[in-house]
Amino acid sequence: MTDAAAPVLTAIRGGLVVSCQAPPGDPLRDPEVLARMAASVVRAGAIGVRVNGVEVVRRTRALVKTPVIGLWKDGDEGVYITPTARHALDVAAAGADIVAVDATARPRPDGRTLADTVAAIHRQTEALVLADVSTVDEGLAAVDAGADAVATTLSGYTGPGTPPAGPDLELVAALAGKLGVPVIAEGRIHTPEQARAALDAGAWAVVVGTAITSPAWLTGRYRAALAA
Ligand SMILES: CC(=O)N[C@H](C=O)[C@@H](O)[C@H](O)[C@H](O)COP(=O)(O)O
Repeated sequence: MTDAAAPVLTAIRGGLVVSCQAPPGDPLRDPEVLARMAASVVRAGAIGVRVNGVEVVRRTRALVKTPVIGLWKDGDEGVYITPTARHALDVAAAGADIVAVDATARPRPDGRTLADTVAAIHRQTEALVLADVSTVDEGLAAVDAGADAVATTLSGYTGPGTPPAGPDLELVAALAGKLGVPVIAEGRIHTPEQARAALDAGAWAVVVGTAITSPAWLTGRYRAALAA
């Protein structure tokens, strides 16, 4: 990736973006709590944040000046990460600098193409589009469709099986070697060493979620160690 990048992408280059999300049922799933979590990680040096939901984006925008990657998870199977342009427009209107959208090859719920969806976002907002993909081919197609950056977010989540334990750094490296847009490493990065390895594999920036912002996940790890 050598082309001049948009300022918001330049701002996150080489840095840590923290995904501040909580699953349904988690007591932390509250817009103000998640926005404050975002402010906390920014205070600690996160170069950007990734947050889910229009109200969370709005409250996070009010608290942080760093780039906000926004998304809207609607449902929990198939294409659920910002599945349509309508979702994306609301996320952008709430203050996201970058809108993350599912860019897998799976059918979209509104029947529109990814290119159509990206074009609508670009036409109607100033937000950039981050394509969440699971394969190299999807990354290539996302760039063809007009995406401004590509993330490995959905690797391991599109098939029937359980995702592997660690991040897909092979996909990071393969995409970084082929695409002319920034490639963001995201998904199951659980240690600082894995984050470093992702940058070394060619990532433009690294997104870490669960390992930083899920006390439930961390508690489970400690409990498992004590029970062993
Ligand atoms: C697959 C999917 O829906 N990923 C979501 C995307 O926003 C989030 O649930 C993840 O937490 C995020 O990608 C960060 O990844 P990790 O939490 O593994 O560091």
